[in-house]
Amino acid sequence: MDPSAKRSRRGLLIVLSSPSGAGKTTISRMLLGADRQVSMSISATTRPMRPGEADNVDYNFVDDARFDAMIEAGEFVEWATVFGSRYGTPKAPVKQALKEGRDILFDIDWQGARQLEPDFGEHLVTIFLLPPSMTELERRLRARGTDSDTVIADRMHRAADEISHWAEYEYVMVNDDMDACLDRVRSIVAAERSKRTSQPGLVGFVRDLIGPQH
Ligand SMILES: Nc1ncnc2c1ncn2[C@@H]1O[C@H](COP(=O)(O)OP(=O)(O)OP(=O)(O)O)[C@@H](O)[C@H]1O
Ligand SMILES: Nc1nc2c(ncn2[C@@H]2O[C@H](COP(=O)(O)O)[C@@H](O)[C@H]2O)c(=O)[nH]1
Repeated sequence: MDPSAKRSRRGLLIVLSSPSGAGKTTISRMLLGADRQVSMSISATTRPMRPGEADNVDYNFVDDARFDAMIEAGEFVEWATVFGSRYGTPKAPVKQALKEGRDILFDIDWQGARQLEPDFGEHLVTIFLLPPSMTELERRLRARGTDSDTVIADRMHRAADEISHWAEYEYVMVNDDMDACLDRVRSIVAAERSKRTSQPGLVGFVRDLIGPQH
């Protein structure tokens, strides 16, 4: 048997959701820095670019006409309207990653997580981050310094509704400490990779190990 075959595995689609400002982007960046096996899904969005963001790095920033065309062409595995703008996950990188047995991280909302379930359920790992308190959530949105008072008020207004979907997720944690939160996310990813169902290559390896008669 090719020794690398035992390492071949099923790629994970790791979904991180939370109310706006609870820390998804922060934890995602930390995970990407710590785990080279994970790459980020870059969504398309019609929302305006924030200061400090870059096109095709944070998002693929598109106008409404282009977003419509992408829907029409079937380019998304899921899309949703969030805070009045549209966001969608491109299909091609997801298909490619799964073909190659690589993991992808998604910073998407509960609507997106729901849409991925029917087609990709066996690959999905869903994680919801809760803020320590609503006061702290608002403090983080303000401290980020990227959104106007109106945008922050709108996001706070919708936070309770976002949080109400927490029980649709497999894993839930309070992001009160970034490092502790990252550790927990990494533990989840490690455990998911160790699942027998995530390692189809082990079937042949074990057959070689103990013989086909067992
Ligand atoms: N555990 C934490 N303790 C203190 N501050 C935090 C923590 N996690 C994240 N932050 C800070 O909170 C702010 C919001 O975090 P971040 O942008 O990651 O949130 P988000 O969930 O991705 O929001 P959005 O959905 O709007 O993109 C940032 O300034 C970040 O540095
Ligand atoms: N269903 C999807 N939700 C997405 C996607 N990309 C981002 N998001 C979610 O939108 C809000 C707002 O994000 P922000 O960057 O404007 O603060 C947040 O909850 C993201 O998780 C997507 O492709 N699909």
